[in-house]
Amino acid sequence: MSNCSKAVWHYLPDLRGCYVQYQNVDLSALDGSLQYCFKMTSKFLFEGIWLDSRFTPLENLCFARNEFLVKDNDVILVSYPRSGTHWMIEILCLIYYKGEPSWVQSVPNYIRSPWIENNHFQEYIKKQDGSRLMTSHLPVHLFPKSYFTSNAKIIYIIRNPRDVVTSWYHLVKGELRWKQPKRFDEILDDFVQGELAYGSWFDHVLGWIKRREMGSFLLIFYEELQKDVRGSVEKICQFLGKKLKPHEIDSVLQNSSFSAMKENKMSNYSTPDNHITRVFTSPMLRKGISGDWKNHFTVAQSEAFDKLFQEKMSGLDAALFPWS
Ligand SMILES: Nc1ncnc2c1ncn2[C@@H]1O[C@H](COP(=O)(O)OS(=O)(=O)O)[C@@H](OP(=O)(O)O)[C@H]1O
Repeated sequence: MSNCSKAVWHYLPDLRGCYVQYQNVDLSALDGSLQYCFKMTSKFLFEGIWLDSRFTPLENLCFARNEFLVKDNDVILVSYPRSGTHWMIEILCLIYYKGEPSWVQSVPNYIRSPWIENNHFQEYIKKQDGSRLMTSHLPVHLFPKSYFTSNAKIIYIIRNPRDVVTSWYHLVKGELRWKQPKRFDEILDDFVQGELAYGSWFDHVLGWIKRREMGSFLLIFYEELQKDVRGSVEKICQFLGKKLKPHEIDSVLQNSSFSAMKENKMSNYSTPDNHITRVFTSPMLRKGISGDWKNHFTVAQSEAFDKLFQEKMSGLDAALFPWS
């Protein structure tokens, strides 16, 4: 039985209709204030999507969605979590600096390309001018409304969902607050049910992928980056209208490699004030490979997942996905 068996639900009118699920916490330790519980438990449901208030407080989400003004020359990197977002942030920041590594070596990644829905976004985005760079894990229906009337560019990165859930499992395994971390099968179950933060992978991808017909949208796969990182960087440069010389591209590749990022304090969340290591002990950069899911899925899980994938993604050409 899951160690998250104790679940209580509350309707919070003062928090604009959110539900809180008390999960895996000692309820007797709470003072009874719903607001306090909300902060402690962190998981909340907003328009059908589970979010984590430690990273995405409701006020920030509401600001991002209703008030933040996306500009025509903004570049927004969007992904479902654990899909290679930080790798792409590094590549984009290096492209902006023509391969010169001073920015990626002096400013933390979450400030270089701040998360739209997260804490401190308003503070961090003020530091940028010109073609602003920002990141988001939001599904399309929760995205800033102003984006839909802008010409901002979106780069949407997709990774094999089997590797996404594997990566997620390893991340939450090191979550500090759990007395006992969830097993892989429990995380896989949450993933399939769309109960991890940012909701269902399938809905996220299906929602965003439709926008590739609208222009100003680049779809890129983690597996494509793995297979041909130079070709991918050239494609991104073309999309952004940036012209880099071959040696500048060499430097982009060198400074965004897994080993370079793992050693860079500004990219591996080892700066003292970062919000991640207060929550997780697991490394943000773990293995950086494709196919590690094969070491985690049982044959039965793999077959069930294949079936689910085919059902959910039946409207899309299977050849679109580089792992199929
Ligand atoms: N440079 C580079 N090369 C290859 N792979 C890389 C790189 N940087 C990050 N990663 C891997 O990306 C995974 C984390 O994905 P995200 O950055 O999207 O995670 S997050 O949800 O935004 O925290 C996570 O995958 P796993 O290693 O499979 O866990 C990271 O290791």
